Amino acid sequence: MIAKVIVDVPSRQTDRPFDYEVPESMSGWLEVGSRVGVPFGGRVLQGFVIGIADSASVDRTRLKMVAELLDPVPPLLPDMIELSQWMSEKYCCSWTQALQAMIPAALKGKEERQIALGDEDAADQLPSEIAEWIRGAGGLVKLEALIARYPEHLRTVKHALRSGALAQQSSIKDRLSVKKVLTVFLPDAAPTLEQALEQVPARAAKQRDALMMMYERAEATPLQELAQQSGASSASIKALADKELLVIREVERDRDPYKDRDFARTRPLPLMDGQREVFSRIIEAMAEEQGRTMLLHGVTGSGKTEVYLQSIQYCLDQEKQAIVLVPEISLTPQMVERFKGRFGDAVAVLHSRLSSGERFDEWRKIRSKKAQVAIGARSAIFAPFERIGLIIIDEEHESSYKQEESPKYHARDVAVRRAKQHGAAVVLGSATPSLESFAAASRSAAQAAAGGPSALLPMPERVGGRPMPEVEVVDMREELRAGNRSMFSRKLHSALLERLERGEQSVLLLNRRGYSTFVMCRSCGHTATCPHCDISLTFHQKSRVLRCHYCGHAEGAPATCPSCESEHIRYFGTGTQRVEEELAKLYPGIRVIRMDVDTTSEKHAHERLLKRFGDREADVLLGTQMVAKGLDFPYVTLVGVIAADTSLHLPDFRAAEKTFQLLTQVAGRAGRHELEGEVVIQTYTPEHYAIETARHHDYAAFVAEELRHRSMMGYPPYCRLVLVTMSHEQLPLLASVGEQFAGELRELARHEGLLVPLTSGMPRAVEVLGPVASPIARMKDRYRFQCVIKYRGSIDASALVRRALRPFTEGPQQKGILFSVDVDPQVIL
Ligand SMILES: Nc1ncnc2c1ncn2[C@@H]1O[C@H](COP(=O)(O)OP(=O)(O)OP(=O)(O)O)[C@@H](O)[C@H]1O
Ligand SMILES: [Zn+2]
Ligand SMILES: [Zn+2]
Repeated sequence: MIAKVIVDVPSRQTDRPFDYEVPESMSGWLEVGSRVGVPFGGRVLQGFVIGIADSASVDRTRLKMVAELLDPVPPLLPDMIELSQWMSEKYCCSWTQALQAMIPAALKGKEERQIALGDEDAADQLPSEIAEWIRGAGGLVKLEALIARYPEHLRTVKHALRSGALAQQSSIKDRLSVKKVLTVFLPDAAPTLEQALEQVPARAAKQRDALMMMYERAEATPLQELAQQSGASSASIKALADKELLVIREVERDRDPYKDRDFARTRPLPLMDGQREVFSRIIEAMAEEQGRTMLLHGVTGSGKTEVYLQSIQYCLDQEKQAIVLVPEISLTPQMVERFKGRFGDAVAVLHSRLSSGERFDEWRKIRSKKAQVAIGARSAIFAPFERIGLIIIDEEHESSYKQEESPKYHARDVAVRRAKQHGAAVVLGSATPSLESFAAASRSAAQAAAGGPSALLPMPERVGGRPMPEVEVVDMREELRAGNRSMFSRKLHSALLERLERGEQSVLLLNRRGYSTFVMCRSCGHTATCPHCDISLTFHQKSRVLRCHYCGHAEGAPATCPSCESEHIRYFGTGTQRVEEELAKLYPGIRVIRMDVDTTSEKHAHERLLKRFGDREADVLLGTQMVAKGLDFPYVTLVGVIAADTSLHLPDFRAAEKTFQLLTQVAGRAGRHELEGEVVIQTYTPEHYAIETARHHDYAAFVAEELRHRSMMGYPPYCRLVLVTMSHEQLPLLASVGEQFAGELRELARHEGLLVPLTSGMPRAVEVLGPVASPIARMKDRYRFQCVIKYRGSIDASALVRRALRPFTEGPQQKGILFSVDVDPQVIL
């Protein structure tokens, strides 16, 4: 039996399957999707079996053997292997990278080298103390340990390794293993308590207590827990085990991050008309098993979650599994509670805030079929289910579904692909769908008019016919003219006061996108920039350190300007802190919960803060983007946006779209229950269409206007983009290779008759822009250039880019230039 293995080496030349012979002993266990250790270039590396064959493609006698089979159950399923190949093609990444993205970090095994005694003949070259020490350590020791212990024998050891007197053995070691806990049991044929107590001296009171406690419980108890509760030390419990009155064994234990939480069980609510309509369409799509994708466009508070829950129930009733993706940021306890409350232990939660051990255990629940619903951020799309019936992507417009490092995949596109493999239905849910999804769904709506199924599922009303909140836009320039220099307009000020008087709650959003935390000298205008990257350093208030977000460079915050020595140097802190101070000044005694990167860095901090707010321990929840999404608190009747425009003027073609989405989402937090809500948006550009349309909750009007701009400028959804960034320390070399690469691309496109302007009206067209310096022109001491490929129509742009790249990444023209390809980029930096 031959295994085709993708070996974990991130180089393009080795990015293909290699053949290995499978030893007899493994043949019954090894499957497509198995993780193995294989010899490769003198080492043992981790790899994945992507195929099994009877005959090898090369001379069989030269094949090496699979060295280790790493898991009894393969971590990946055959359909995922296929998916990973598709990903590597579509996103121009290596196959290894795609495979690595699919498994939990705990399974990213590392090579571990150990030293053993080698040839007997050569053994006499070795000082006998070393040989003895190795035997005493069970035959295997780490090289570092050996050298540390016998530094004087360094040369001998080196020599012995060459001559074979010492042998290296490599194996793959997982970064993390299953958690094992020492657990106490009663022995199988336990005597009665009285008989047992007779064997324990009366003065060993603690031992007696522990024993009595075990008899009372009559169930396995972790050693630590028993020690704590009985007051006996672990040593005295072990003494009981020595007398065979108790048994201590290691037991596998799941780290369940939610074990201390009770989730009140909820029942399905009777659906409202709008919900029922949408629900039945989702069920139809599931029953069809065609892998259909639908866009659920439901305004904030329209009850999308209840539709998800009931659709999942249907999916489970069909004995299929469901994946729910939510943005990391809204993976709040509230969200988790809604799913755990309905489906209990059938839910596995994959959350980046969990420790990698906890994540691993949640993942194992999925793989071992203990869980049927996986809820998590982006990477949960790779939940190893065997029969997926439904994939839900909540807040589908969120940019966090795109991974910004390689593989630069978009979870939405992976979901669509995975659903096709399983015949599952995909539901993309949002109050503010991305323009791409909306355009795609509208096209299908046009087909529906011709009799086909529509992919657009609208829920235009809030549950129970509740009104959308009243939105008021305040022009901050007017405020300034009227002599108000505070960051709160008069309107927001009085609205806040009212809430305080009535004992209701408010949410305040500081739009942090584009709100910089930089350092500037007010005398000479000097700003602190990174010495390795063309970017301002960010000021961290807590540690008073300036840090570069791209390369990690850090320096202490200077007290005087390094350029002109003036003392008028100003630190623009996180912004939320300033708002918090201002609130305390204006409203003495106000209770504020601040939620931003600083206050949520600790584990579960996010969760604790929201719980306190939900328990009405604060009047105001103040924060960045984090407060805009998914929250559902009945006493929130005011939402204030401190500065709506900060995100509007970024060099990003999605700036207007993101601003509109943010305003609409945050406005949606107000008045979701009995109490009516009010929203105040402060801005310097009230006339901008993103603000004007958000004010009227008018998604359609926003889309119409935004589509006009995109079409004029030639941006998605009118075309698609691929961004290729290249970098090198030497500018002239980079510039010339950049030109060659762009030339190669154009040549390839021209050859296929595709190199025509997008404005030409041809159904298939490719334009290559650049190379030009990237917006961040230098990073980690490397200069950066970029090419943007715009294309329209059914064109395999990734294949085009891969072909154009080949001579630069494999051939003699390589020259150390690093290329990075971003397919469907979210930002062009
Ligand atoms: N059929 C129903 N009957 C009664 N109440 C409902 C029903 N469906 C949903 N609700 C309630 O309406 C409120 C809003 O629903 P939900 O949070 O699901 O909205 P949503 O569309 O997900 O909103 P958002 O996009 O703002 O997160 C919730 O408190 C929910 O419990
Ligand atoms: Zn200065
Ligand atoms: Zn830097």
